[in-house]
Amino acid sequence: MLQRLKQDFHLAMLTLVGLIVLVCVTPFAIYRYFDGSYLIAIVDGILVVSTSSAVAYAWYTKQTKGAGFFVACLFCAGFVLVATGLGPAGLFWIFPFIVFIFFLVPPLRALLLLLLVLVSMLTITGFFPELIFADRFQMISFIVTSAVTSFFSYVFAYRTLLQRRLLEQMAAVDALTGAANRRQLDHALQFAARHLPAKQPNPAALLLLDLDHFKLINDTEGHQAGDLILIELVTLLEQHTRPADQVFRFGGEEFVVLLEGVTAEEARSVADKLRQLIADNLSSTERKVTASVGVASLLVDENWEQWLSRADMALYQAKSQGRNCVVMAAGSDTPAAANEVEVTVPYSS
Ligand SMILES: Nc1nc2c(ncn2[C@@H]2O[C@H](COP(=O)(O)OP(=O)(O)OP(=O)(O)O)[C@@H](O)[C@H]2O)c(=O)[nH]1
Repeated sequence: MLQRLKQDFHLAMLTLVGLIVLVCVTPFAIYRYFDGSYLIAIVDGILVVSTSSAVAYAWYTKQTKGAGFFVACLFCAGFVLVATGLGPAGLFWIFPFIVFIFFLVPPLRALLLLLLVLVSMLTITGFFPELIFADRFQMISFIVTSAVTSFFSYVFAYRTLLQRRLLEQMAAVDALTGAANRRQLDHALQFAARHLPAKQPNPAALLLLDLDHFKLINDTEGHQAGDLILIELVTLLEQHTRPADQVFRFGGEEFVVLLEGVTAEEARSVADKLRQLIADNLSSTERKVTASVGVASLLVDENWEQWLSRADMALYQAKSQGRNCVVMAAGSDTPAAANEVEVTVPYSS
């Protein structure tokens, strides 16, 4: 549970707002009921029950955005009703309400909802001049203070959104090559191993690709030359795979290409196409660059670590067999039967 709250910002915010509403609004609902303000008590009660239901819905379905928007709209309607029922005494609720809204929906949407609230209140005031505001001065003070609070909340929420997006990108992408990073790879392999076998007979294959004698380029031509090769390699891999295929930097000069819905034979053919493309197109100023590839199709009942480890063993064999070749991991030809026959397909350089 804590793990989900840590990973899902929207769910954490929605839960927080739900808890605050439960703890802060419930006593008011009870007080209003005994005070005889039945309309306000009902509005408060609806707010508590609906917010709690929306939080439960978000936990159950993982649809946090829809639930957040629902709660935000509910708050808007609730606030207008509270202000109408309580008059000037209810106006102070606008300030926590403004902050809540920015926690629940994206900044621009929150600003538009707040504008809608303000327009609704002014329209009601047009018809019933003393229902919400005591006098014109109070109305102007309310408009100015709530507009200033909304504006600064918007700026803060927008800045936070940009920073969160940047952090998410930094946590997911390799800074040098722009490929998805090791963290993303672990998630993608876990997901594939857990969910794809139930969906299709040939769930997925991974190609573990390692540049040959890469250290030589670094040592003789410098680290920058090596960096350029890595960047070009990722471009090449991304250009020559399907949009649905994913390219990850595993670490150093090792990369993974994850192919969904392919047979072992198709995976082997993609691996050899990529190996050939690298040999034909990638070079530093002094030497041609080649790569060795280990290929493993996901087997039934195999976890992602075992899958990756088979690809790693196949890559190790490709290196031992002279490099610039593709080796199929044990069992990869029979993903449904998990048979342990090893098939190796070396290519000469
Ligand atoms: N330029 C550059 N080099 C890197 C980066 N990450 C790892 N390396 C280098 O990659 C090299 C890997 O060397 P080795 O593990 O010996 O592998 P290799 O020379 O490719 O030899 P084989 O894999 O056995 O063919 C090391 O020199 C690392 O410094 C990087 O981001 N940029």
